[in-house]
This record gives sequence, structure tokens and C-alpha cells, in this order.
Amino acid sequence: METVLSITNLTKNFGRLKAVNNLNLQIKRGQVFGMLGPNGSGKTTTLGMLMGVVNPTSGDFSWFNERPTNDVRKKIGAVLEHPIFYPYLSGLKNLELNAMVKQCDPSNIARVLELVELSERKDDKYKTYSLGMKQRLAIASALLNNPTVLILDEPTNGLDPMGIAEIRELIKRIADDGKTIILASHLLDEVQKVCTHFAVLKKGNLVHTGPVDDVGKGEEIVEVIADVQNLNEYLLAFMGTTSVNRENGSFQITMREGFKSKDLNKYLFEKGIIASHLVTKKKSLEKQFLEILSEA
Ligand SMILES: Nc1ncnc2c1ncn2[C@@H]1O[C@H](COP(=O)(O)OP(=O)(O)OP(=O)(O)O)[C@@H](O)[C@H]1O
Repeated sequence: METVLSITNLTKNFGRLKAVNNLNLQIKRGQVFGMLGPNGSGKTTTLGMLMGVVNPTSGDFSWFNERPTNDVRKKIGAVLEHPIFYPYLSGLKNLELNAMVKQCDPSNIARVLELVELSERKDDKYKTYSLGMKQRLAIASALLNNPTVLILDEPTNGLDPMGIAEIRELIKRIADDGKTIILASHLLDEVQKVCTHFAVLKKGNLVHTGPVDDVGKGEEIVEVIADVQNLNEYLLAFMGTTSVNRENGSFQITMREGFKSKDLNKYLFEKGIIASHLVTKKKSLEKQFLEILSEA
């Protein structure tokens, strides 16, 4: 798969603070790539360097295997911070102005308004828009010149659940349209729901990278409820168990690699135990994220 972005030993120091430390990453075409990390982990600084608004202290990166010149950056749309729109102008007028500044084809305006589902509200003044609509207009503006890559910094920050859901759907539509998306977020749930790949940053260091689908691979957690005394002991005695935790009236069994829930079910059955509830769960990104951060 074609490499869209290649980062080599990228570093940014602010005085003695290493905001980004020797970062190495590859992002391929079509990925929705999440940069995950707690506040202050270096996500915004990294995106700033990639967009040419922050000067790296050392290291390198290339877009589409080319040096990051202004021409190359035209293939990248970004919503890094709150963009400036005129409150008394309509969404449409604001986009027309942006299209003029960016020298892009005005015929794209209708297309991006449709994509972000603002066509019906295009003539309303920007100041009347909800926060979610403002964010969608910002994304529309970033898409005006039909970029190959879209960069979003904390795209759902401050939005209500409805606004968050709309932005997530929009991100999926943009990805389905064939664009590569790089988004920074401190929300695990967000990355798990919309991203195909992710990297975890901690204090400027890359501590993990890989496909979202690989999270929890090889380690199943099975939730069991059965009306039996000492169920805990039976579960611990099963050779496919690595640990057993009690949570809200059920037992959560972390399975040894190679063992599946059906093996556990069979074992319990042979012991004369009928489980009233037996569900396989994937280890959540949250659990994995917390483990990654505590290991690092
Ligand atoms: N212009 C600057 N001058 C000095 N320090 C800075 C500057 N910009 C960022 N930093 C510091 O660099 C570190 C990384 O900040 P950055 O904003 O990149 O993190 P982040 O992961 O995006 O966090 P957040 O989610 O809070 O935005 C922080 O310790 C921050 O205080």
C-alpha cells in the first residue's frame, strides 16, 4: 500500500522540554490514523510540524515520498484549531471567501456542503450555527481543494453526543470517499470507533502503534454468570484461564492464548455447571491504552 506519510526521528524541543521525541511513523493511503495520547503528549505539536506551522528541532518527514514543500502541502487539508469564520456571513459566503483565498474551484463548494450535510443551512449566518455545525463547516473548508489527506485535531472536542455522532459519521463518509485521515484525540472510544490504525504517544514518545483491529487479539475475555457456589474456584481451576475478576455480579475470565469461550463452556458443562450467561468480549482499547501507558 502506498505510503502517504513517513516520519523519521522527528523531534521538537521547547527549551528543555521534549514535546516530541524521536518519532518514527508510517501512514498508508486509505488509513484513518488516530494519534492517541493524554493531554500534553505531543499530538498537536506533531500535527503542527506536519503542517509546516511548527519548526522541527531535528528529524524529517515526507508526504507522498516527497519533501514537504508548499505544493505538496496543497494535497493536505487540516482543521488544527478553531478556524476564523465571519459570524455575520452565511456558511456559504464564508466558504466562498475561503475558496477565493485558497484559489480553489468554487464548484467544489456545493459538493463539500452536501458532504458535511449543511446544504440546507448554507444561507444561515455562521453565528447561528451549533458547535457541531461550526466544526462541520471547518471540515468542509478543509476539503475545498479536494485534498488527498485530511488532518483533524480533536475533532469532537466540546461537542454534545449528537454532534459527536455526526462528526464520526462524517469522518467515515470522508474515509469511504478514499481519503486518508489523520486525527489526534485523547478519546479512546473515538479512536476505536472511527480509526483503522493508531499510535499512542506519552510525553512525546511513541509507545505503541498498530491496527485498531489487533487490539486485544489473542486474548479473549469471557464473562460468565452461573448459579453455583465457588464458581470462582472452578474458573481458576480451568487450564485455559489466566485470571478471574469479579465485576458487577459476573466473572470476567481472561483466557490463555489458544483457548476459546466454547472450551470454557464445555469444561463447565462437564463439571455439571450450566452458565446462564457466557459472552466473549474483546479487550477494550481503554484497557489496552491504560496498560500501554503504565508499561511505558
Ligand atoms: N509553544 C510552546 N511553547 C512551550 N511549550 C509548548 C508549546 N507548545 C506545546 N508545548 C508543550 O509541549 C508539550 C506537548 O504539547 P501538545 O499540545 O503537543 O500536546 P497534546 O498531546 O496535543 O495535548 P492536548 O491534548 O492537551 O492538546 C506540552 O508539555 C506543552 O505544554
